[in-house]
Amino acid sequence: MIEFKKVKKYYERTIGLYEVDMQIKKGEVVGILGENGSGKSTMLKVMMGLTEVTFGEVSIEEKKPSELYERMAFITEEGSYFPNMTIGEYGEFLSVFYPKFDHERYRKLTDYFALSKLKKIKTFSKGEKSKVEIAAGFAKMADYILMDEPFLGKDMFTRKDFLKLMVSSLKEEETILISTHQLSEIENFIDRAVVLRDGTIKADFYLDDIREEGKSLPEKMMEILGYDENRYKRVFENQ
Ligand SMILES: Nc1ncnc2c1ncn2[C@@H]1O[C@H](COP(=O)(O)OP(=O)(O)OP(=O)(O)O)[C@@H](O)[C@H]1O
Repeated sequence: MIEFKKVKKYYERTIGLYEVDMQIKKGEVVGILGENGSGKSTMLKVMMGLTEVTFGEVSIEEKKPSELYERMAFITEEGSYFPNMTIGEYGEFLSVFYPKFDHERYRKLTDYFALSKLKKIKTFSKGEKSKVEIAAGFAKMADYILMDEPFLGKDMFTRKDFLKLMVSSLKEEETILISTHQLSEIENFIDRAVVLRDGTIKADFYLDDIREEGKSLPEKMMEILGYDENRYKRVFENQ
């Protein structure tokens, strides 16, 4: 289980997270949703132990996130690959740090994404680099897979392929957290949605429950967050 207890994260005077209490059970697939700047990336980074919390506590299986790093994978646009390596060299490198690293799976995934074996990662396009991250993330055979905007900058076919890949290659034991703005795309993939606003949890619900209410995820998000149609007018037309 992942547990947040009264977590606050400040970046100097900016609030990243504020009083977050949350529990995520093993095997859950959770969408971390919310507008720009609402705290989604901060939540994932804190969970990975990549940044310290200011107050409160984050634990995974009652341990500090940093103690479980080899059982966790973080797939992010920022990338953690080494630019001067080829994908083969990167796979070798990762297998030293991740004991369960599955070379066969990595090869299949990089083939699936048609990534060059010869080129250095630094020469790949943005989308290709992010495919390297996905292949590496899924080959780590991690129990906790955290993805920060995995659809960003990907073409329509890649987004479809990526979803298929997630659905088909996961064992259902993994706990998955995925931050995204692509609501329709993940609607049928996630079990639960945690919606952030200004660093706090504004809503936390199961998708089965909203289906029972006859609502789609975008509709539910609109209801939770609202959309101020007059904001544009207020800012630009009343000057
Ligand atoms: N390194 C940092 N230094 C200062 N402020 C930061 C830093 N990282 C994030 N913040 C601030 O913390 C708040 C939450 O940012 P975060 O990146 O977690 O949001 P997000 O929900 O992932 O946004 P987006 O959808 O735009 O990616 C924002 O106000 C942001 O400006």
